[in-house]
Amino acid sequence: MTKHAAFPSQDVVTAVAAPAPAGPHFSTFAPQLKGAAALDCKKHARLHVDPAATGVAVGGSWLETMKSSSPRSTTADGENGDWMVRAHPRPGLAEHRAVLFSIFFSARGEIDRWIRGSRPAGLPHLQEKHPSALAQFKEALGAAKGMKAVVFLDYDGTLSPIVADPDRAFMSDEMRDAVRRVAEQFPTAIVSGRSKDKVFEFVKLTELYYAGSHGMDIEGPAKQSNHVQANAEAVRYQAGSEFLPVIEEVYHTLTARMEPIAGAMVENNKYCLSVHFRNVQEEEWELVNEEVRSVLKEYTDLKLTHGRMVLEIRPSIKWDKGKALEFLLSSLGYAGRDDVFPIYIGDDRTDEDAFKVLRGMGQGIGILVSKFPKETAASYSLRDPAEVMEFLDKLAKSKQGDGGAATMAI
Ligand SMILES: O=P(O)(O)OC[C@H]1O[C@H](O[C@H]2O[C@H](CO)[C@@H](O)[C@H](O)[C@H]2O)[C@H](O)[C@@H](O)[C@@H]1O
Repeated sequence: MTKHAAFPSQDVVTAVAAPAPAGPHFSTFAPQLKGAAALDCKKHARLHVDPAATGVAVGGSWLETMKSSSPRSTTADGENGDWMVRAHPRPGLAEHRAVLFSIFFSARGEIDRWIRGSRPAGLPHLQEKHPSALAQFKEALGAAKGMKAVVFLDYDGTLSPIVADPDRAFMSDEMRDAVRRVAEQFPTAIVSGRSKDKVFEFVKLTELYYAGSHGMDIEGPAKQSNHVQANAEAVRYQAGSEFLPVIEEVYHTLTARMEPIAGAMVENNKYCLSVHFRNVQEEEWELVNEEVRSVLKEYTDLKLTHGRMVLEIRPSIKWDKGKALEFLLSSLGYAGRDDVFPIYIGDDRTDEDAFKVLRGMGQGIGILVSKFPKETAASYSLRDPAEVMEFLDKLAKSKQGDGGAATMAI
């Protein structure tokens, strides 16, 4: 195996190069190639790589995966524009291959459905439409009428635009007001890869639940609200606290290893770490990967996933944003009830765990924030944080009755 093969070489292919049409966003999705490439067993034994979270592996190289994971830069005003265009100014072999895969499999899906009148086996949700949750607001929330809504919001790329400096990913006051208005109507949680305290510093709303470190550190709400009784204790849960010392240790080691690489940065998210390479020269991405892997070789109970221009290191425990969603629903007394309608909005691969939980429940909706087609378990889409804000504004106006019933009136 070459030194590029740090990630499973091609577990999933994503249509990275097909631009989203205006209006309803996603029409067809690229396929999941089950078993197309097995993990290198030796390496897998040493370092857990979560295929579900690694996502875009076009063409088999982790480097290509990294290249297609997110925009590198932002526009002057800090808002991420059409990052599809910036991420792929000149399509290379991998991008062409992705387009061909996309065309081939979408054609295959159409033919298959035409012949059999059904969705191709093994390709769940990939051929479905993922319309705009704004354009189809009534359809999206029609099933929620009379049900109790609960709102889950990712932070980076959902409430705040993607920016070059992770410490400056501020949300606007308008967005904060929109979230506040939603939280007045429905129980609302922020579910983020950031540490709970860090994401709270950005959001600053005490009436919310916070699930930081990819859901491993949950707390809230600090302030009484329509949905929390005066005498109710705040929810608190930590998954994987036994890993805190090891995470701290790896943080220091990685910080030292990244020091000579211009632009590399390690963010301590308490229960997990983020190694950012957005500001690293592309020629040095491989070095970032090698350094991270060489450190993690010593830590068999940590796993490596990746997000938008970031490598993420977390404990190998079965806890993720989906588990956090289930935990919070249960804390609200909503577990197993069929009159509950969770709404989860997120832009990242880690949000897919929550989208999958909603699919499994058969209740609520997952909304992917993205300007271009991606393989996703979400059912609807929004293009960017500006659209998220518009959606939240509409959502806040859709409550029926009062007294904490928080049912929808679509
Ligand atoms: O779950 P999230 O709230 O979406 O957090 C995921 C990661 O978000 C942050 O990184 C991303 O946003 C940065 C600021 O826009 C950007 O510079 C970076 O390239 C993105 O990956 C955060 O810094 C990470 O720790 C989170 O894991």
